[in-house]
Order: sequence, then C-alpha cells, then structure tokens
Amino acid sequence: MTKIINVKTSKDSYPIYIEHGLKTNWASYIKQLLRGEKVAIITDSNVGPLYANELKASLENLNIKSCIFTISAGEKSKSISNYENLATQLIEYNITRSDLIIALGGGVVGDLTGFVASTLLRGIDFIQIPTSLLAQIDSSVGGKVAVNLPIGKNLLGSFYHPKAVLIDPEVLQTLDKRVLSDGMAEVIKYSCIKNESFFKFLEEYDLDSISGQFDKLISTCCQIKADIVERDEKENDERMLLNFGHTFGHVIESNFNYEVYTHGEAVGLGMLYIASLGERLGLTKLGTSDKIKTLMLKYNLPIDYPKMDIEAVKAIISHDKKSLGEKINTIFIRKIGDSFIYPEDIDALIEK
Ligand SMILES: NC(=O)c1ccc[n+]([C@@H]2O[C@H](COP(=O)([O-])OP(=O)(O)OC[C@H]3O[C@@H](n4cnc5c(N)ncnc54)[C@H](O)[C@@H]3O)[C@@H](O)[C@H]2O)c1
Ligand SMILES: O=C(O)C(=O)C[C@@H](O)[C@H](O)[C@H](O)COP(=O)(O)O
Ligand SMILES: [Zn+2]
Repeated sequence: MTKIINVKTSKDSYPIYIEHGLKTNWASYIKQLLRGEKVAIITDSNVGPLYANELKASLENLNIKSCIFTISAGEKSKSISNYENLATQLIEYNITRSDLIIALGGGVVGDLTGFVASTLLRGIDFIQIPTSLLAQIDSSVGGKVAVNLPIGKNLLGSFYHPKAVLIDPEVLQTLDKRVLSDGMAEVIKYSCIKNESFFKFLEEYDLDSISGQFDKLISTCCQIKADIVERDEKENDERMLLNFGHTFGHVIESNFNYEVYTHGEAVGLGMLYIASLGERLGLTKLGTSDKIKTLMLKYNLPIDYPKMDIEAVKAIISHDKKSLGEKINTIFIRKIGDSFIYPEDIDALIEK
C-alpha cells in the first residue's frame, strides 16, 4: 500500500509517496509530472550502477528520453565545481524549462541536484528519489538545497521544493552499515526535538533489528518534517529546531574537511555536545545527554567529541545561518521530545 504525505508550501503542495517496490513504478510517476520531452537523471557513482540504468530503461519503455549524469559519491561532490559541471552538461543536453530533473541518490545528490534545478534557466522542475535512509527521512523533504563552499557547509543554496518525493524503502537493502548509522542520527534528532515516545521506540531496537521498522521511521520522520515545514517554510522560527546538533555538527564535518565524519555522525556528536552543555547551563534536564549517548551507541554512532582548535571552531560557527552576530540561535532540549531556540553567546557555547 502506498502511504502519501502531502507537504503544503506557500505556493503549492507536493506528495511524498512511500511504498515497498515503488521503484518498479518510478517511471510512471515521472511521466505524470513531465511537461516537456526529456528527463535528466542525476546520480552518484555508487547509486548509479545499482538503480539508474533500470530507471532509464523503464522511462524508455514509456517513450521518454533520458540521460544519466553521474557525480563521484561523497560529500566533497557537493561543490561549486560540480554545480558548474552539471549545469553545463545539462545545457549541452538542451534541457528546457518544461523538462524534468531527477535526483536519484542520497542527500549529496539531492542537495546538489536541487540547487542546480533551482537556478538553471531560473528553475526547472525536479523530483527527489532518495536512496539513503538519511535522504528518505530528511534531506529529500522540505526544499533546502545547497552546495558547500570551501569556507563552510551548505553556504550557497536556496529553498526549492521538488514536485514529488518517491520513496522505496527496499533500496535501503544495498546500503552500507555506516551509511545506515548515519541516517539513524537524524532519526534520533527528530525524536529528541519533538517526540519522546518515538525516542522510547528507538530504544527498543539496534542497528540490525531496526531494519524491520524502516516504514515507521520514514513515515514518522517525514510527517514531523512536513508539519514543521508547513508552519515555517523559510526557517524564521520553528524550522530551526530541525537544526538541533547541526551547529557543532557542521563545525566537525568542515573542520575535518568532510573526510573523517559523515553528516549524521557529526550531527550526533553535535547533539551530545549541546545536550551536555544544556545540562551544565541548567537548560536541559540532568541525564538527557546520557540517554542520547546510550541510544547513539545502539546505532553504532561515535560518541567521542573530537579535539579541535577553538579559533577554528569560532570561525566556522560565525558562518552558521542561525548566527545573530555575537550570539547564535542555538537549539537546546529541555528534555527528550521538547526542544527550544535560545540565543546564546558564541563564546559561552564554546568555552563552557
Ligand atoms: N536538504 C536537507 O534538508 C538535508 C537534510 C539532511 C542532510 N542533508 C545533507 O545530506 C547529505 C548527507 O546525505 P547522505 O547521508 O545520504 O549522504 P550521501 O548522499 O553521501 O550518501 C551516503 C553514501 O551512501 C551511498 N548510497 C546512497 N544510497 C544508496 C543505496 N541505496 N545503496 C547503496 N549505496 C547508497 C552514496 O553513494 C554514498 O556513498 C549531507 O550533505 C547533508 O548536509 C540535507
Ligand atoms: O530541513 C532543515 O531545516 C534542516 O535543518 C535539516 C538538516 O538535517 C539538514 O542537515 C540541513 O541541510 C541543514 O541546513 P542548514 O541550513 O544548517 O545548512
Ligand atoms: Zn542534517
């Protein structure tokens, strides 16, 4: 059975379809949304060989022309140079405003493709086909698209929603364990900011046994995110809560040049850091960080905060999109499931 979650935006709305085996129907969903003649499939070097040829063949069966564009797998591909290369290749492919771009892959493919789609010819329709757990529960929904700059993470981007999100949980079977853990960090994030009973549910499983619960994870997380995005599409207020753990998460990713920690691993460490700090500041119920740590260990996530140069940390934090100058809108939790925004001095965040 197909589960459908609608995301209402200021201008429009779009469906998230969640269904086992949906991949056999990807092409027909694409056909329904295609206004022009052709499709560009953007994927990466891991996902492409697994799923892109199949998609291209089923589009051909429906007489739809398509071409596959492949980037190297990994965070470093979310770059200005790949943005330029892809944009140029798509123009060489004679893409038009009525054609359709497909992001087939994890969050890196989704963010980069979405940003290209939002800017090329001033906007081309795109569809998200997320293939990692993280992309199925977070990055494919909500319209944040971006590339990294050498000076920091996601600094060049826009809000640009897909026309649809097509989720087939079965593609998660080909994921590496580490990529699965990575996604679990963002799942834990949702439970920490909004839903204590979901946190308790996650406590009953571990990285191996949770695979039987993917449908629940995907629909719970997508629903939480859709609700928040509907209330605050452009992150003026409540949407900032989705950034729990990200201020220090982005610092960790970027400080280690995206080579040591994945996004989810870094966000997990960022959540632990803020939960412990919140306890020391009297903002967070004592014992909360231990609960998060125990859950992270169940899902094979790292828990040791890395040593970093304080000046480097301050420099990276100063570029955070939640910065207010000397202060930064920081996401704390009072207790599991209850989060809030607190403007804190950057120095206090780092030194305490
Ligand atoms: N836009 C948003 O709202 C949002 C939200 C969260 C994260 N993000 C971004 O998402 C990115 C992280 O996403 P990610 O964790 O998916 O990373 P990713 O895209 O690098 O994917 C992780 C790895 O899994 C591989 N992979 C993906 N699907 C696969 C499958 N089905 N089978 C086998 N291998 C597969 C990829 O090739 C890659 O090697 C970061 O850049 C982060 O900033 C964006
Ligand atoms: O959708 C959102 O809003 C989020 O904050 C989700 C985050 O998980 C995601 O990593 C996002 O890309 C972070 O955005 P940024 O604005 O901090 O770059
Ligand atoms: Zn994130």
